[in-house]
Amino acid sequence: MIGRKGQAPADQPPGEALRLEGVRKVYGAEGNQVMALDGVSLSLPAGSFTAVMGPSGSGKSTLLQCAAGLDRPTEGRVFVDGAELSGDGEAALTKFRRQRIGFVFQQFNLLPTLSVMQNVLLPLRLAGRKADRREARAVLARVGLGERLDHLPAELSGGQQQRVAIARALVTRPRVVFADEPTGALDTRSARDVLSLLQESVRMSGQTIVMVTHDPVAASYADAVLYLADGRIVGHQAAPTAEAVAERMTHLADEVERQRTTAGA
Ligand SMILES: Nc1ncnc2c1ncn2[C@@H]1O[C@H](COP(=O)(O)OP(=O)(O)OP(=O)(O)O)[C@@H](O)[C@H]1O
Repeated sequence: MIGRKGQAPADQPPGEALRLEGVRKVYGAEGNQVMALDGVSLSLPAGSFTAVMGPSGSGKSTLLQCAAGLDRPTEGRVFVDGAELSGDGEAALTKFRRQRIGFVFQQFNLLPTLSVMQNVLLPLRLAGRKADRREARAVLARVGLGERLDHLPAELSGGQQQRVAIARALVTRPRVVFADEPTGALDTRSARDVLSLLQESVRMSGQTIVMVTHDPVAASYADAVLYLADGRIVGHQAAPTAEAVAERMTHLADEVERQRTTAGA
C-alpha cells in the first residue's frame, strides 16, 4: 500500500515510475535458505520499456513478483510512482496493485467462463471503478480484437488471448505493467505481434513496462536490458539488439558457471 505517510523517497527523480532500494528476498526456513534477491536497487523512468534477463534461477521472477507487490521483499523498499508498497496487510497490498499495477503472465490467466469484454472489464470492477465498456472496447480495438468482444478465451488463438490479457492489463491505466515471459507460450509471429503491441503502448501512451524474458529477440524490443545473476544486477544495456543480448547472455552464463565451480572447488 502507500507508505505509512504516502511519501515518496526524498530524492525521487521526476518521472520515476519504479524504484527498488536494497531489495532482498530470502526463501525457506533457517538452515535451508535461498537468497533469491541480494540487495537489488534500481530506478526506472516513466515511459520506459525494460527487459530483465539472466540465467535460470537468477531471480528474475522473484524481482518481478516483489516489484509488483505479488510477493513481499524480506528487506528493502519498493516504490511505484513514488508511493511505497509497504507491509500493512494483504488487503492494502491488493488495493495498491489494483490501482497502480498491470500484470501479463506467460499463460495469459484469462477467466475461461468470461467473454473477452468481461475479462477486460474485470480489473475495473475489482478496483471499484466504473465498468466503462467504451473504454474497454477502445483498448480491445487497440490490440486488434474489437470484433471479438463476445468470444470466450478458448475460441481465440494463444496470441489473441495474450492480446486480451494485455488489454486487461492496460484498461486501468496502471503506472507500471509487469510482464513475465509474455511470449513464452507463443509462436514466433504471435510473439512479434505481442511485443510490437507492448512497444507501441510505451511509445504512444507513455506506459512503463518491465518484462522478464529468456529470449534475446524479445529483449531487443525493449529500450534497455537489466541483467541479473545470483540475485544481483550485474549489467545494463541500452538500445539492445538481439545479437548483442545473446552475446552478453552467453558470457553471463559462462561467468556464473565459472563462479559456481570456483565456489564449489
Ligand atoms: N517459493 C520459493 N521457495 C524457495 N525457493 C524459491 C522459491 N521461488 C524461487 N525460489 C528460488 O529462488 C531463486 C530465484 O528464482 P526465480 O524463479 O526468481 O529465478 P528466475 O531467474 O526467474 O528463474 P527461471 O529463469 O528459471 O524462471 C532460485 O534459486 C529458486 O529456486
